[in-house]
Amino acid sequence: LDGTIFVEGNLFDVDFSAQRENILPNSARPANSSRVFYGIMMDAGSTGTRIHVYSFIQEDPDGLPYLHNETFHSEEIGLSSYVNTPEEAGKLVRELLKVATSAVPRAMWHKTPLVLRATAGFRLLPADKAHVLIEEIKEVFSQSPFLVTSRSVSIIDGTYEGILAWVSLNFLMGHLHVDMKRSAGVLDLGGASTQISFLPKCQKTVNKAPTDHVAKLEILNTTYLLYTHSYLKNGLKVARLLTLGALGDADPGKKVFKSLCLPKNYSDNYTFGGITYEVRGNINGYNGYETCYKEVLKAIKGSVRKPYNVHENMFHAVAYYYDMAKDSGLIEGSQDEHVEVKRFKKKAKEVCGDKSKDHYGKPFDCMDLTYITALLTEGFGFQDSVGLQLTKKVKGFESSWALGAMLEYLHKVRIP
Ligand SMILES: Nc1ncnc2c1ncn2[C@@H]1O[C@H](COP(=O)(O)OP(=O)(O)O)[C@@H](O)[C@H]1O
Ligand SMILES: [Ca+2]
Repeated sequence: LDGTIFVEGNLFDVDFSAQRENILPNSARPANSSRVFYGIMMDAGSTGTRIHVYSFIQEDPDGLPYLHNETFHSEEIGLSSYVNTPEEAGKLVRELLKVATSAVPRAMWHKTPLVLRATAGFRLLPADKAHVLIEEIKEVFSQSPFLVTSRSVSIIDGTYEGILAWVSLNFLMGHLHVDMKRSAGVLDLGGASTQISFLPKCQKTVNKAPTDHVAKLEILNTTYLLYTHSYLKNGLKVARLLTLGALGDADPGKKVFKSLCLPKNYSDNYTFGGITYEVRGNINGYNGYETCYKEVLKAIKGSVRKPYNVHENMFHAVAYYYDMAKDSGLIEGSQDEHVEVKRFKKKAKEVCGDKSKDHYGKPFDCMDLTYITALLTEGFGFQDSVGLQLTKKVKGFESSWALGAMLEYLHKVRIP
């Protein structure tokens, strides 16, 4: 048991050959390995940048470690919005690293891996601009006192992100340690992309899925086939642009984009990914749920696929599913509230039909709630009566792909 946290290989093995690389030379291995170790994962999301500092305990050298503690901090700006000012991105990363230097004991700094994974905000950037930002982050990382390798900073693909979210949730619920049959699926709605991941109850769900919607995952020497897919541009904030017909416009600065999902007299600028769009309500149209629903379908029809028999599986809905449900009063925000799909629809109808909402400073609520309703029903094929668990934290820990990403990274690191 030479200091690896996952002994005998393949205890936790995500089958993505592109991500494989041995990162640490054997010389970095410790003389005696400690049972408590730390890991730092930064989540460069499209609308926010977050740092998770984890401490794990390895009780059973043949099993998965236990998550002992998490220090979490979040800033509400995506690094990808610094597309034209990379030094600002560097500054934010440096700032967030202070959270890690105070959360990890100094003596452990040099053996604590520091990792950043970027998601859909970066995937949507032109490759050369994304590269400049990544290089800037690598530079800041190299000046930190933590353990940095050639694999420390990267953009992850959506499939990977979906699998890792599934791993995180089920790790936290204890299903990976014990009983995979009780595993839960994950619906993650980000700003720029959305993921669906679950271990299908029904073999036909796998058989009928396109091959790129099925991924192999090996945990404790058993291989599982996960149904997983990420839809780039179907995150809540980019779906707004699709609904407005604004995404990819060659000259967005010269146009006004209108929607029936917005209050009639609404007029403002909307900024996403470093681009500003002029956006208005449609003064001449009927704005209400039905017309809005037709508009949001532009973002869904022909792009989102219905898994076969999706309703047989239990799902936790995280990120914007949770935030929107909470902000609109659909849930109170206590843990693990069960909400039927039809309640999203009811809330969308209520908000879209409430003309006084024009003045409440949440002009996108009608569009967002209608989009979520359409994504769940028309997109993924959930029936109105299906219940989803709206989840932010599990046992006090953030339910984010970041934890799964840390576990996956640690698999290849020999813990000093
Ligand atoms: N640690 C976290 N735990 C739970 N939800 C999170 C966490 N970090 C971000 N979110 C949620 O993710 C959504 C934003 O998605 P974001 O990550 O910025 O975009 P994308 O995933 O498309 O890159 C918001 O609803 C935000 O509250
Ligand atoms: Ca995210």
